[in-house]
Amino acid sequence: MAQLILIRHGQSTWNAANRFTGWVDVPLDRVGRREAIAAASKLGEYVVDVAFTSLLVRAIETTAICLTESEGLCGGKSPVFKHDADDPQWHGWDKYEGHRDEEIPIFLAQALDERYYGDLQGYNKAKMAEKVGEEQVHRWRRSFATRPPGGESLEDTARRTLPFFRDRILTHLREGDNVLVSAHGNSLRSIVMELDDLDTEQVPGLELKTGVPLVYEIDNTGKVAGKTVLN
Ligand SMILES: O=C(O)[C@@H](CO)OP(=O)(O)O
Repeated sequence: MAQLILIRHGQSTWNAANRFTGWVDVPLDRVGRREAIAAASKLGEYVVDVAFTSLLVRAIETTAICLTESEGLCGGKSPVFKHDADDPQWHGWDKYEGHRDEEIPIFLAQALDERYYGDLQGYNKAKMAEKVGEEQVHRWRRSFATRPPGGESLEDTARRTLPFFRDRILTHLREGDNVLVSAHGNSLRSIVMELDDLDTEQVPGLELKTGVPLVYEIDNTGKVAGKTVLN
């Protein structure tokens, strides 16, 4: 049995300002950093072998805080962000002294980025609701198939998150590796929808809190055998 820890990043500056965020790359605020530190302490009894994060800084910060503030999460190993050495920007970065089996690799994946909010990005959610109505804003935010103007529906987001989840993350879990995944409200909702076997009627009711880890027990066939929410 392997453990899959999913964590939505801590509160960002735009969560606090109630603005549609999507791909806008805002950092955690002070509350968010505290939430990530609290999550790290709740994860003290867990040990991971590998981690995945989106490319957005709020998820990267949350990953770094969890892996460095938790007593045991790295099991004494050193967390290292694994940039793509084939990318000219990063060419040669991976030549350094030290044993790779003494590291927790952290893979950065665009597939885990937040759902793209298109033309809504930057707008205040409450002001938008005054303009177009609560129901419309709720449909844009929580329905499975409705696209916000110029953006991705949850269904579109799932088309990139789920293949990545099945190919890259589940493969580790089937082999018995414990995995940490730090990502976003909606990119994680698409993954939780699959893990919890939710249908399109149920998914609008699924809310993930910032900085609250979900721990899944995954068997060697890739099936979910248990779930704990570390509130
Ligand atoms: O603004 C966003 O990108 C997301 C996550 O914070 O918000 P919502 O809860 O509206 O999907």
